[in-house]
Amino acid sequence: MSARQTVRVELGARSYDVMVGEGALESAALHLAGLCPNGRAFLIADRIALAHHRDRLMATLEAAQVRPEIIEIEGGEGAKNWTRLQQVTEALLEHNIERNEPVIAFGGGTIGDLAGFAAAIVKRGTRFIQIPTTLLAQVDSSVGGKTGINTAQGKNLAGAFHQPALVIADTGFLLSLPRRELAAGYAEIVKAGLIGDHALYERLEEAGSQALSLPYLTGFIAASVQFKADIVAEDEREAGRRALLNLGHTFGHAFEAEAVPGTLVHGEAVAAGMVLALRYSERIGTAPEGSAARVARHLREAGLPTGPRALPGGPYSAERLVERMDGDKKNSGGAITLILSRGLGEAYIRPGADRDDLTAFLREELHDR
Ligand SMILES: O=C(O)C(=O)C[C@@H](O)[C@H](O)[C@H](O)COP(=O)(O)O
Repeated sequence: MSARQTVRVELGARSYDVMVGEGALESAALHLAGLCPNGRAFLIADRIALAHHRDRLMATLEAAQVRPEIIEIEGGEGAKNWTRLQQVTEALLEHNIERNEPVIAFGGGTIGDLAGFAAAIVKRGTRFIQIPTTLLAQVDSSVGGKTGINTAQGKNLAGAFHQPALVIADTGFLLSLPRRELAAGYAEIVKAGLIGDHALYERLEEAGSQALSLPYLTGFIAASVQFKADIVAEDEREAGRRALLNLGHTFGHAFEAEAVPGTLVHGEAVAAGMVLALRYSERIGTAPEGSAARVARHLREAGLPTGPRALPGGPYSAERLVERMDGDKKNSGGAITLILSRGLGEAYIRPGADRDDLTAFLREELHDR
């Protein structure tokens, strides 16, 4: 397990590197210099992450001879709204950003989603760099170019595909993360194993609670990023296979949309969503009995909630959750599309879910167990 690894996302002329490991930030200075031809960059930074890591970040930008214009914002789902998008976009325009000058997202997934969306629309697209500081952002949201904000109707319902030119996933940033944030990010690593990498899933189980320690994490982050990079290279705009990366998200996004604001974090919703997807797969006979219980055990070991009744932000109603799922981006022909499982390491796309059965299932999961 090496300390630093680089994963390449192959997208022809828009290919880019994801640099993973401790010290990735410092080692990216030359690369950053090349992406800032005017010696200027626009740093959209999470206030707390910046307070923790300002010295390191500024030293690297200085080494790259890049002068940052800093736009500080509060991270969290509350950042992903129209008002913040307008503020950030107008701030970039007030600085008269040019298209080859990068917007740099520094923070968790919500900052990356917001900053990436602003970069996608300002002057119809400027260069974009991700420096994710949370596990969830390093392992998942900073890679693949999905950007966006939430709307009153639900999660991520306005956005654009806008690939970064570089992702710097420095695992040193993870040392300052609260345990809850770390666990939330871990859910997305488990997701990669469950979708299509059985060997990775088994390694995670073997590592047990050690999986969240830094020496293990670097390898697991790189493995999940590689898994995602291969899917994105094959299906950048989610015309098919990329939808598998949504395992746990159809349920998870519905919980997030219904939760009391500020109480539920994305990775927790995804963890519970994955267990539900497995349980539903067992119910309709595609996944072997016991799959959901096995995954729930592992997720619990990492400190994640796995049942909808234990999920913060409730109580939840089956009918309201299904209404939220009606608005999911994967749906077609007016029917809900789910990402389900044939067993650990084999997810599949199931269009046309039976709405009544889904409601009955959720009612049972929420009340009767
Ligand atoms: O990159 C993808 O594709 C994913 O679906 C990864 C998800 O883990 C991520 O949360 C993504 O932002 C969700 O996308 P959405 O299309 O369901 O909004």
